[in-house]
Amino acid sequence: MERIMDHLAHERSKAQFSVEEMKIIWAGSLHAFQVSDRIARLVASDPGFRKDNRAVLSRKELFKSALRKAAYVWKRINELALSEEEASWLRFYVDELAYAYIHWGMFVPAIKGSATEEQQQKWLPLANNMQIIGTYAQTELGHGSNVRGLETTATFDQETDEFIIHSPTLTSSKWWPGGLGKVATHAVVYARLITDGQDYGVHGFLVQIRSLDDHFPLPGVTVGDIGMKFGSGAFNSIDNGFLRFNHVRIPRNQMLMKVSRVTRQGKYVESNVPKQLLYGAMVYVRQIIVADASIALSRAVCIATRYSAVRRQFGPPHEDENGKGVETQVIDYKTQQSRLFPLLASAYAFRFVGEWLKWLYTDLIQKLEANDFSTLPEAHACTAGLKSLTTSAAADGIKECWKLCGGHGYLSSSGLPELYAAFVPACTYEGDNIVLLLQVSRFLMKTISQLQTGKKPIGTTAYMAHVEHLIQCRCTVQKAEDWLNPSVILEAFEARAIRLSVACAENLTKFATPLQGFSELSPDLVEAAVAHCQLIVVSKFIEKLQQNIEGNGVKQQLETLCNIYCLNLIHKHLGDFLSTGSISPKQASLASDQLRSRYSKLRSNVIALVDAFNYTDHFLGSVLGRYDGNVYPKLYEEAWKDPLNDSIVPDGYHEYIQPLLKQQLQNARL
Ligand SMILES: CC/C=C\C/C=C\C/C=C\C/C=C\C/C=C\C/C=C\CCC(=O)SCCNC(=O)CCNC(=O)[C@H](O)C(C)(C)COP(=O)(O)OP(=O)(O)OC[C@H]1O[C@@H](n2cnc3c(N)ncnc32)[C@H](O)[C@@H]1OP(=O)(O)O
Ligand SMILES: Cc1cc2nc3c(=O)[nH]c(=O)nc-3n(C[C@H](O)[C@H](O)[C@H](O)COP(=O)(O)OP(=O)(O)OC[C@H]3O[C@@H](n4cnc5c(N)ncnc54)[C@H](O)[C@@H]3O)c2cc1C
Repeated sequence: MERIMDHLAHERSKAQFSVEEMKIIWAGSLHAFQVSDRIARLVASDPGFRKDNRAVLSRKELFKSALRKAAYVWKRINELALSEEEASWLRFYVDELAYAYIHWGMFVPAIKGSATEEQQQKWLPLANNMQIIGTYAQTELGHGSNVRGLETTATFDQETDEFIIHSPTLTSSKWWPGGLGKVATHAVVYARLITDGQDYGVHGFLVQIRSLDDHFPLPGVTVGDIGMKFGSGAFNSIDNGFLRFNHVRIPRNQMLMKVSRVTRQGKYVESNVPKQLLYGAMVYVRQIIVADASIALSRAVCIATRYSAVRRQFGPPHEDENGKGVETQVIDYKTQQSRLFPLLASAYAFRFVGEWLKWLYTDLIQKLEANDFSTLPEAHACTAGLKSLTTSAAADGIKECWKLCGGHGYLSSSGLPELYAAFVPACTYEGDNIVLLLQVSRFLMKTISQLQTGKKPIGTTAYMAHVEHLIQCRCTVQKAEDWLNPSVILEAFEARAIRLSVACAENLTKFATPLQGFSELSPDLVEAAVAHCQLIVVSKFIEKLQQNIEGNGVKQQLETLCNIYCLNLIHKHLGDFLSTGSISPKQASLASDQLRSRYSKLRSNVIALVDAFNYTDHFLGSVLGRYDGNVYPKLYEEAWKDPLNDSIVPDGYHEYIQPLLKQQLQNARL
């Protein structure tokens, strides 16, 4: 036991940089680090937030436990008079999916984004004080991605000055909204607005669905839970629900009227605000999900890295620091490094691109407030594309981390199966990842077509202004070290991205209609969108390194991580880089050489690099990822805690095992 604990201490002593300074870089600022650290410890030390029994709870127990925690969170927020920032950290570290995620994450933002000032003054205080609990009811049984295809209707009745909300078909039943099944009292419902016999398309409406007195559904409302979801624990603590309306009436002023409104006379009036602002809550949540992807991936990487340093398999026997013969740490296998270190680099890359995206979103909101809508298309493309890229990579990465831990990774107590089950739906919710990439490609094709009109591309598409150069430039790498030059890397990624996009744009012209072209070429368009989004991540990582980064050795580690992130992408997408002529086969081989050498450079720092995430053992929820590395005794201890080990002879023995054994024995004797 002693020796295992020593392993991680020895690993930590090898670090070539200041972990404390890296913690601040990871958190984003000294202030963010201090607040999150304080709240993480507060949660970890409070038995009310225990979560180590989730895997063995039944659905009903799990759901009730999530309700209890959500109520306790609210109590602690008020008792401690936490600020909004502290309260968010508290919800985050409690790490239990419940209705509060949708209430704070979607219901409140939808009201802020789509309601008029007057409507906000009425509804926000109620929501902020939890006098009402809200959900975001957009998706239906028949349509999720195709929002324009939603079927729920909101028909204006001029006589009573009300909207009649109705579910005309089974497929129009709302399906999936979190917190809807058993908890929410109110919902922002997306429905087709019909007035004067005309259908004006999908709009948002604030609808009360349950009584605030006895919690029963209001007349005309049918509501329930949609059933168990993938994995034990994970999303089963939350009541994703269904909802049907039978001519439910709401006052006219409960239509969210920032984008457009209906007058007392039933006239539909558009404002000067673009209709896409109706989708504003989705843009908001997509940028949060990018930050969430870096957190989910970094959790998995932290577990897999620490365990890989503890775990030993095969020889040649090495001598440990006490001169004893020991097997090889699995982290020293090059195959383990080539699977794990790019994931560590990706966690950092996603962290920084998430930070930038938050800035982009804040900037968008400031502009929108000043009636400047010019950056909305880019913000939509960036949030959609980066949400897609980072969640797909993080979900795959978590699964890889589980395999990197061998058999023990499959144990619930490793924390990895539940982390995977809880994160993988991020590839679907808030927009299916492929559908979102197609939105990015649409934006890219539009940008390319506008180049011919002389319109200057801005922001993340600014590189397209250099299309002539990027289409014909040749990569200058001659030796492996040349791949450490950020401008060489950047140009290779820009060349690959623009060449894929331009090829799509050219091929699109060969079809009878753009619609036909988009449909036939959609796999190529998705690849072009991925290349563009990877370029954004690469360029934001490089930009981060150009900032003033303090702390002993911190910048050097980040440079190595950045190199690994970029070179591994080249390695994985070699087909793209070679087929577009962005690099040559010889340069690809030099990139692989350089990548291998970066792994060796990073090796002694990896434990410290995952320590810099500053995750408590409570938050990690993993025996394999424990800070002290004391894995085996704790695994043994956890095994004993399983309910099956409550009795020596299992339930069912007398009914099913004993008679069987007896019968077989008798048969044998006959
Ligand atoms: C402490 C806790 C607090 C908070 C936590 C908050 C959140 C959770 C964060 C982390 C996760 C942790 C736990 C998760 C828990 C729960 C899950 C959370 C949320 C899930 C909720 C949902 O899933 S809600 C439902 C989401 N649904 C979708 O995303 C549907 C996807 N489909 C669409 O978006 C659209 O239909 C479409 C874009 C695919 C197509 O739309 P449409 O046909 O109308 O459009 P067009 O293609 O014709 O485009 C018209 C033009 O509009 C542009 N456009 C489209 N969308 C937008 C937009 N959003 N913004 C701006 N512009 C947009 C489009 O590009 C077109 O432009 P053109 O110039 O080309 O004409
Ligand atoms: C855990 C979870 C929580 C959720 N929470 C909420 C919530 O709170 N509120 C809410 O309103 N919704 C919620 N949703 C619903 C979610 O937003 C939708 O599931 C999501 O938008 C995808 O839509 P869909 O299910 O209709 O998939 P579909 O669109 O049916 O996708 C099925 C397949 O078709 C493909 N496809 C679809 N359209 C195209 C296209 N145009 N081109 C190419 N391929 C296409 C997709 O790539 C996918 O492979 C939640 C979903 C989950 C899983």
